[in-house]
Amino acid sequence: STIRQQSSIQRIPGPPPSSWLLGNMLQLFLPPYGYYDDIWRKAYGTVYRFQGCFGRDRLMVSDPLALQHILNSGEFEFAPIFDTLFRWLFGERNMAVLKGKEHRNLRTAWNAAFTAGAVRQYQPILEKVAQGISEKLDASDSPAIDICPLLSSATVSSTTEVVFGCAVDDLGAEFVESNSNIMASSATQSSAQILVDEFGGLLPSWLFRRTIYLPTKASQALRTHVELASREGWRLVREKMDAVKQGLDGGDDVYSMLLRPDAQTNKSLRPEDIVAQTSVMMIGGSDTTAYTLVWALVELAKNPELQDSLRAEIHGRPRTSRGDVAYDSMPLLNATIKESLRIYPVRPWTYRVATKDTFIPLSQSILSTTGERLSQIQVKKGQLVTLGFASYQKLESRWGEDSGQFKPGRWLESRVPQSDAIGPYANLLAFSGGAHACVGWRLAVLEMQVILSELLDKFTFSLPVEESIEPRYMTNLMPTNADGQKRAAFCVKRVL
Ligand code: HEM
Repeated sequence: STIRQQSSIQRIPGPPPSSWLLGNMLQLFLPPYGYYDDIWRKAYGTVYRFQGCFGRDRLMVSDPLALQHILNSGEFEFAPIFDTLFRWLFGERNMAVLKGKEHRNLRTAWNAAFTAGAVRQYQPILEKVAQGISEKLDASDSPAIDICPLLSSATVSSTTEVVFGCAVDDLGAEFVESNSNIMASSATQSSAQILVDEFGGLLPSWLFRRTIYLPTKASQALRTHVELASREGWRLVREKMDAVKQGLDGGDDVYSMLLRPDAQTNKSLRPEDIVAQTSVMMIGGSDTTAYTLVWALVELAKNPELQDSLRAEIHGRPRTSRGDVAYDSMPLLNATIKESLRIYPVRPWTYRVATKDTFIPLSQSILSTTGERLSQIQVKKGQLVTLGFASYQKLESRWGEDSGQFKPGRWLESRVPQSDAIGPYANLLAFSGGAHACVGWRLAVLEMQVILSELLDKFTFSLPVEESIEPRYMTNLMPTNADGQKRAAFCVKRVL
């Protein structure tokens, strides 16, 4: 009975820790990206135990049923590390940290602004932003162009135009600069930071959150950023509320739609609830979308035949009855985007914590270290669980023996899971799943469709011989050069 009372975590096989202080954390999270996660998944299966700092047991989960349960059952919430980081980056009342009814109300309103129909209206705006990237590429005569800054500024523009209804230049320069500084400084990963995160997670959450008031430069920058986001957010919202009062047409952007007096969904939504999303909107959708695009371009540059086939599909330009480009009717384009999200999920891992003693069901039973078959895992309240989105997206049992390779063809040949709906898009978990799944996924997909079509229509992409582009886990999956610096250099030529 002692054994039964024990959490079954201790009896789950996994790698030995490399040190007491840091457990397996450095192996998992420092370069090369995904190396140990792949090895351990193959050795120990879709659930394995590994050690966090200070000898704390953690679970890595890539079993589809287990992931579905953790994301949807309501028995798990964001682990303190991310909960606190998100409060610092985006403010106390952003949707990623709200819970229960408050979160549901906000998401209902927001989801209504991101339906397939609503997002389709933004196509012309996004096409204009995409043409801006081409103009910059045309203006450059460098033999190797770093595409990262061009894509990041395009995705920031897309967000401000679509969500706030204004150009980036219409936002306060201070806020825009603070935004890019914050994005750069939150994208790190080092042994010191892993220790600080873990140590913070051991503090009571109210105390951990208050460490932002420590007199360090970094916490000062975060506090200023949240203040600037609130100031800009209020300015935008007030302008739109004034327009409504004067009977003017407020515009089609997300904020205007949410503030429209006849909006079906905004009954319980207050202006301050909208303002509080300004930082998460700016940051949530920019590097994520930009990096996924970089990875698609990297793979297309490595495979010129694939690039040519996709270009031919793009030059065929299917149109809707209204004359718009019908991106959803371009099979290879969509397969390429899905494959990029599958192999390079910008958020390869996320963390949850059990809010009560419970069980996690498994789609395939595992053998415990004491020789029992486990079809579910008993966890105690407070157990930290790492959701291995990257690992799930590489499961041989789901995606085939060649699951580690970038092959868009698998989507066209229907060699992918068809039925069970895990995650909002294509049974992938790159956008997470459940109540806190990415609110902007449809916008992200359209942005990627539009930008890839624009760029491949006009340019060919190849990799310079003297440079490489490697994925590096920096909280996001960042493209880096051999020195570990953010950079994705391509030789770009006009299509003749
Ligand atoms: C390829 C692009 C994108 C990827 C891969 C991505 C990925 C994700 C993931 C994995 C989460 C869940 C976070 C977690 O569980 O740790 C998330 C949440 C979120 N994303 Fe995205 N995202 C993308 C684009 C966007 C865009 C374009 C927007 C905004 C317009 C956006 C806004 C958000 C917001 C606000 C949340 C929090 C939702 C909530 O907690 O209710 N994302 N995203």
